[in-house]
Amino acid sequence: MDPIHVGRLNHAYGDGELRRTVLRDVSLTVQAGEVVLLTGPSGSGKTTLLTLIGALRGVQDGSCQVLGRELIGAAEGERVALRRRIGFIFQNHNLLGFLTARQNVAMALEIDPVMPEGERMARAGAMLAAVGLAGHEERTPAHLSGGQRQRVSIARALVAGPGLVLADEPTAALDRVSGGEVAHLLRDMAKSRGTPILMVTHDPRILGIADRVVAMEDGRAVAAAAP
Ligand SMILES: Nc1ncnc2c1ncn2[C@@H]1O[C@H](COP(=O)(O)OP(=O)(O)OP(=O)(O)O)[C@@H](O)[C@H]1O
Repeated sequence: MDPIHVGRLNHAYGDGELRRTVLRDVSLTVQAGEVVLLTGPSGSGKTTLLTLIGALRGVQDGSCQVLGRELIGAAEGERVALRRRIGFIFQNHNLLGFLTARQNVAMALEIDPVMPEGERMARAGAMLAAVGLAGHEERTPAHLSGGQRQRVSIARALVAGPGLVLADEPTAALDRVSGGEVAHLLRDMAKSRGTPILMVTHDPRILGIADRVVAMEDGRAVAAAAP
């Protein structure tokens, strides 16, 4: 079973005269271990597609199968359960400012009610070392650079062993060098674990990390090309 299998998906915002279709007949498959980038102009529907696949928004029409679950008609409880199996990475990192890097990463392990606190902290520390942040575990986000904060986000997204990583413009706020480093790190970490990635990006500098690039235009997935 492919981790993502989207078939003839349509999506609209608003009602009546304000109704606006933003996804039209989108089909997309992401296979096990694949890194797929989603590109396209602003407003073409990339983030909407990512939030539907991430079970952050209800599916209206078509089929959206993620990690073996069909999301059309899924109850909120099922969507919550699915979200726990997905690692999310966002442009602005979404780390909690009053927690240390270690605590931010360890939070992603709270979904396991029987894991002792000490083990959560130890696993978070090991994951931070794996993303090159050994020695920075006790810093809060304000005391890390933008690239380091995104490394913490990567550690947080991967620490619980998700079946899938969804990333929305993870390098947009970074300069060229740290953006490239973060993109390659994410690819390498996911590849070594066999975790598929679907990443929305405007950043032409990181297209090289993709196994496949899907372009969106006006709500349609118009092309699938090798980078
Ligand atoms: N919650 C919402 N309510 C109404 N319209 C929305 C909502 N979210 C997005 N839209 C509209 O849907 C269209 C697609 O938005 P979406 O964010 O999916 O595009 P995008 O390709 O990710 O754009 P960007 O690259 O600028 O983030 C846009 O025209 C946007 O204004």
